Amino acid sequence: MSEYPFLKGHGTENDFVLLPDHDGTVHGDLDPARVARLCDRRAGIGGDGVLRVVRTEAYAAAREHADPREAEWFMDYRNSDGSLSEMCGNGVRVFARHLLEEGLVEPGRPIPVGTRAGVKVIEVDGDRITVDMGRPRLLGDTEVAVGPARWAATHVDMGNPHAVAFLGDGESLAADGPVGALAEEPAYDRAVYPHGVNVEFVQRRGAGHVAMRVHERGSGETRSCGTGACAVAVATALADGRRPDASDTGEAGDATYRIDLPGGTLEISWTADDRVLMTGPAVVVARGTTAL
Ligand SMILES: N[C@@H](CCC[C@H](N)C(=O)O)C(=O)O
Repeated sequence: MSEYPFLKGHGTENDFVLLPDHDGTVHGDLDPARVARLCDRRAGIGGDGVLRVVRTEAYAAAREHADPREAEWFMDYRNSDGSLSEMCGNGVRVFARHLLEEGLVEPGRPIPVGTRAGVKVIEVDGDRITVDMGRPRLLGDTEVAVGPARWAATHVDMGNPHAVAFLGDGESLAADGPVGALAEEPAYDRAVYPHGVNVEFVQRRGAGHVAMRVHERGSGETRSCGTGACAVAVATALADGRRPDASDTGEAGDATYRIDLPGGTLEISWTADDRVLMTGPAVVVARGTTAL
């Protein structure tokens, strides 16, 4: 293949290669091996995933998930191993930042973006970008393990699957604790997660404040995961008995958490009307061309 344009961006250091392909004529159905080459941190550009920027109208697979009249743009997301995921919370903020910087959407207006988990609406306020991630699905209890260490976990679906495990008192989140270096995928129940799972390890920091590390399906340990942070906020609210009450309206009924990740901080609110709002930064840091 000849040279084609790319950009590089990140949201709380969850980093992505963006591939503009507005009319779907450059990349077609992205080859998983090419995604892996682009994401390779030594021989490629490097990234936790790829965001292909394509018009919803121009991509048949996009039209299965989003109506082109509702969302002009579709985020065609791939993990760094080339696998597909339904949704990427940090990615969709980077995607919106790119659309805005390129003049592909109108400044000051909400930005609807099609994803395999439906249309997400994004609002940009300077450095802070808020995404309405929609309703979480609470799917019960499960278990995860790293070597001999096992934890109960909460199954939360944010469009993509998550298992949220709370560390016990005195258990450290650091690499020298029971979670370890996360160089390998944690063990999980394959009957519960037949398509794999993103696993979050959580430590309490104070009221409304937790820290987490994540092992992402298809990408390994990353420095941040937006959908993971949303799943963590929901699981923490449930554990705290703070499930938002639909009879409350407005912010008073919301459960809001500060989530610290290795790559930065996200603010997550589970609202009284059962939506999850994620707020955090997103930047585009480089652009170029590649023949990879
Ligand atoms: N980093 C992302 C999640 C990317 C997809 C995930 N690895 C999966 O396979 O579901 C985020 O910010 O949400």
